Amino acid sequence: MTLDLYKYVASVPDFPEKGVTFRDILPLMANGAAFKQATDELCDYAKDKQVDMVVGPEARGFIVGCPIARELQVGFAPARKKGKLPRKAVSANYDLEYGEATLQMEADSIKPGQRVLVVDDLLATGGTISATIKMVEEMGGIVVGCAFLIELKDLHGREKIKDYDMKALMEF
Ligand SMILES: O=P(O)(O)OC[C@H]1O[C@H](OP(=O)(O)OP(=O)(O)O)[C@H](O)[C@@H]1O
Ligand SMILES: Nc1ncnc2[nH]cnc12
Repeated sequence: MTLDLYKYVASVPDFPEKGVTFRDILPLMANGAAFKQATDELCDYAKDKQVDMVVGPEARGFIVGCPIARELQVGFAPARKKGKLPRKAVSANYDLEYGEATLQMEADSIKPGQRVLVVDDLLATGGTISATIKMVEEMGGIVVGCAFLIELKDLHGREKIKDYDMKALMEF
């Protein structure tokens, strides 16, 4: 049976003072069948891309990226919020829908020439995914696709990654 994934994504107007509608994957993750279906659908998208590594940004990108890496039987490299990685790291600054931040990856977490699938729960302004892509490419990785559960169309994040193949399961 195919589930309607939209019905699991609650719309909570969490930051009305900033005009932001918060789209949360928690209700989807809380349902085992829906979470499996969502990650399976993103694996289907990736399965012919000869992916070597999955990369996801902290924190919700870990939740979505790890089951995909496991299913594809490849490794997962995290893009962490600044200050968490003791070893040599690459960094990228970015603007968020509500703030700014820095992401870091271990400098040898992607090997030159590796084919990388970048995964996150949600594409909003595209700042997070662009910063993640920048680090992957700095290490010599080849971004073969970007996979999301949710795309917030009004924020035009897609334009920031127009040079890359992408898939979002749900649009709002
Ligand atoms: O396209 P953007 O405008 O960059 O926004 C999307 C990002 O924002 C959220 O993460 P957040 O920074 O809130 O961190 P979290 O995953 O730790 O909650 C979300 O999980 C995406 O990573
Ligand atoms: N509108 C939004 N809802 C959920 N997560 C987000 N991250 C950035 N913008 C967001």
